[in-house]
Amino acid sequence: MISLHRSCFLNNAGISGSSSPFSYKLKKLPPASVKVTALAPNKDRNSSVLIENSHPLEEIKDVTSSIADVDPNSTVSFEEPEVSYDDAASDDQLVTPWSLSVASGYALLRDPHHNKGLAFNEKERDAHYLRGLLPPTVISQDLQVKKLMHSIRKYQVPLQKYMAMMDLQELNERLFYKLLINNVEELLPVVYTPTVGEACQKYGSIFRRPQGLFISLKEKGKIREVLRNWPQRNIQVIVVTDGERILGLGDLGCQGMGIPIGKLSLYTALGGVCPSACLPVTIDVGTNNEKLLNDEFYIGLRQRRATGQEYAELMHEFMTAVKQTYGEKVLIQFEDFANHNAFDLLAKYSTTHLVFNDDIQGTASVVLAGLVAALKVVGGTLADHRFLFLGAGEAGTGIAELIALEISKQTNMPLQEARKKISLVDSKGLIVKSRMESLQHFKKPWAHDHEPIKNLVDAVKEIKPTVLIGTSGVGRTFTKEVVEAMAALNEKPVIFSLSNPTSQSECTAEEAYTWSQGRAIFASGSPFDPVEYNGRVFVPGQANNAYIFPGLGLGLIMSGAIRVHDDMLLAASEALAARVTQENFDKGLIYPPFRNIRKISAHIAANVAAKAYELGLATRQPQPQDLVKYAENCMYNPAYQSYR
Ligand SMILES: O=C([O-])CC(=O)C(=O)O
Ligand SMILES: [Mg+2]
Repeated sequence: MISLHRSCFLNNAGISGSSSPFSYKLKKLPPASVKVTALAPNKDRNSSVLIENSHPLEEIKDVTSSIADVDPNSTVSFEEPEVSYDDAASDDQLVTPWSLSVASGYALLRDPHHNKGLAFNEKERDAHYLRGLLPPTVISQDLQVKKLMHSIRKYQVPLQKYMAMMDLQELNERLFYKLLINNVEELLPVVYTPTVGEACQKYGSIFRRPQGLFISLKEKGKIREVLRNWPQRNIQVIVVTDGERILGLGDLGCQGMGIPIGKLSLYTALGGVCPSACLPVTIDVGTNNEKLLNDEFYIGLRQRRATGQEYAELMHEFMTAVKQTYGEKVLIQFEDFANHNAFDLLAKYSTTHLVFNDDIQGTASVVLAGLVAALKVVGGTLADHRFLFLGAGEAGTGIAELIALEISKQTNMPLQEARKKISLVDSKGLIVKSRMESLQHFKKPWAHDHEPIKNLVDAVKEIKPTVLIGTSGVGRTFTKEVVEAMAALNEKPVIFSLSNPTSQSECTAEEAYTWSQGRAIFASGSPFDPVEYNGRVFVPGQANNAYIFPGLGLGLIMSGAIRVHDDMLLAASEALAARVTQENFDKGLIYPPFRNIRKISAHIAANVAAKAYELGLATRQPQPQDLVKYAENCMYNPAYQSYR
């Protein structure tokens, strides 16, 4: 028996006389009809009289879709009978008949989607069998937030804060999001970089309850069934990793799961995508991390990574199953794949699926926004600047390409010419024509005519960049000498140190400001505290893709987009740069503060959706008139719902 639990509230779904939560059962009748039984626990727990009827399958589908329409935040559960997947001819047979059930009483307090803890009011406690299961006091959600922030702040160790947040997510989802949204600047570093990096490294030892969907080589040939095991069916966004390049920390195998979970919690908190529509996935094809392979607490497959055809087949089965199960409008965000797979997967699936690689495209979009904003401080147009990168992987080449694209659009310069304004240094030195033969394909466009240069300092001195960007994944590579060379060349050197987490940052904020005598325009991937230098306080920007992907995703979802186009990344970038106010500039900021992120995301979503309509890639018709307002209205609100 496969049982998928999706709880829901049917009170607005056209079924009269009931109050929610209650349980709702559909039993199979021969042939194409089902028996519906509804239990109303607020009357008599054992009665099953509200609805008892035979419905054609079609009608049942209507009932369930109207539930989803009425309450997109609802979680509805289906229970399938013993249907063999092989026997089933069509998808319809696979998903029907269902049983929908909602927890009440003790189980309600343990259902994270509906639990409110002490915030259940007197009437709800009566109606839902909660009397005696809670202490007498009733408190507001705001007071719960206050109390939890108080206790989270007491933890000295960031990982303890992370674990407290994960426990809360599992206990009371709405409270988790309320906490995160109301305290975004304080809690972002807890649920996201840098702490999520440490959490992934120690995932096996801190593992308590599984979150997300694990798809390993053991599930080959059964991925559609695995997707069916997930309790939600109305999935709009999937973040998937294979754990091979988690942040700048390398191969963490199955323990990379912390990343899709973290990213998706930002989809909800920052971009307002409904949590029940988000699915975190880790594809486990093994790991080449010896330490993990020998770690008795490791949670993944204990084998070295599958590659080549075996890898490609598993990924293809996954991509196909996702489209078959959730349709073509589900957004699949690739996250933290190694370079050798990331580019290929994006190229392979971008013409058939709605896919987006956050490390290549999201990072590019956020950095371009920061550069456009920085130009207001340093002057000139993008085409007037020279860019040097340390690191020529996903982020480096992704950012470089988007900058070149924007320069080419702004000046009508051919893309090839625009690329010449950008140079990249990798672990072997400057990328130049004479290295062409041995270069990976994604580096080839950046092989310019130039003498080889072995190290970064010499490259800075020779190329004389105005902008230096670190995407190397290697910490402390912007040495004093490098920063001083940038400061000697430029009145206001732009220095972005993007590798994550903090330990991998190419330099710290303090180093950038100190070594440039306070002249650097600095941003980093992971957050740094403000720095005081010569009596002035400098607030570093956080050039993290978290500014972009939640809003971009919302824009794609709300327009019903079927493909991601580079122009949407430019549109997202433009919207973000436009949210930097004069007041922000006056404080030296080139990114707006994260505390305004939901507003920012709404503007990004609107710009992206507008572009989707313009390009004919949007399927939601008609186009809403005011896209910003529409985006705001679409956003998930974590305030508790009344159950009466
Ligand atoms: O997760 C982050 O903070 C940014 C990112 O995508 C990465 O570093 O891979
Ligand atoms: Mg990433």
